[in-house]
Amino acid sequence: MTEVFARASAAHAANSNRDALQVMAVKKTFGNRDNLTNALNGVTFNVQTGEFMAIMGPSGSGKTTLLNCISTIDRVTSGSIVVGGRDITSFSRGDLAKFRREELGFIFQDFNLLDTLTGFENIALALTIKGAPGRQIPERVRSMARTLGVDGVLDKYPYQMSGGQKQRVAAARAMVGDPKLILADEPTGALDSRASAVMLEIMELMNRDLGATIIMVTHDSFAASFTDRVLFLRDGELFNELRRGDSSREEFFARIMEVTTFLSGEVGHDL
Ligand SMILES: Nc1ncnc2c1ncn2[C@@H]1O[C@H](COP(=O)(O)OP(=O)(O)OP(=O)(O)O)[C@@H](O)[C@H]1O
Repeated sequence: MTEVFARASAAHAANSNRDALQVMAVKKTFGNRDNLTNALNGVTFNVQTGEFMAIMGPSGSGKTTLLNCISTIDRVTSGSIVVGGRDITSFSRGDLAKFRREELGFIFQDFNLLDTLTGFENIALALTIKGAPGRQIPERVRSMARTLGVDGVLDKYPYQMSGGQKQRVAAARAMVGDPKLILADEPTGALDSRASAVMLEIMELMNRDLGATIIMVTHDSFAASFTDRVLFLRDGELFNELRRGDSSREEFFARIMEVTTFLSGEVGHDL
């Protein structure tokens, strides 16, 4: 990306107030002088409130690093990341913990439900950690469970649930605190094709019906075709961006495949 384009994007990013997220000129370097890796090399983009976005790119292109910088697990080397109008790169340690607790939701590959807690308790935990008033918790948990169709398994433990029910309980846990941003790292990576389709339908529902803003890192063009927009990273830089627009999911899938096939050809293996 040229510097002029980067500056123009950064200016646009700074001006838009419908954005859930603004990533501006972010660089992330690992290692020391003798052994430097530029994992992110000046990445700029915005995500609008209510958008469902995928990040793709070859292995080592910086996808997880980008997600980790947004979730504040990693500190950026330079640049800024604005969530809900506040630059999270300048937060103190205490602010960061509060930010992660209150404004982010996470969807993990293996759901990360706690085996010793019931469905109800797993979902409620997200609200307890956030410090929600105790008397509100049961109704909020039940309401989110109804929306995701798992109100029938609230008394069950994870081992008593089907894979799809576990996915839905995990989605309810991510959504119940009403986060500004949901981050998902390879949410379908460990799933067979049927379970992947269920997971993607749940994420579509979270986005379309509940208004969640979702950023998903994926290697899977099929998964990416459920989103509104795909950003492609290569060597820590934005390489391409595809918007779904009015095209069908199938058409969008075909366009995504063109880019991933090109990138796979460059790196000599599948993304
Ligand atoms: N903690 C670290 N220390 C040193 N280098 C790191 C560290 N984390 C990531 N890197 C390097 O940064 C680059 C980007 O890594 P990252 O994990 O973000 O890639 P990715 O696109 O998510 O890859 P994959 O698709 O294989 O998960 C890689 O070259 C990686 O080796």
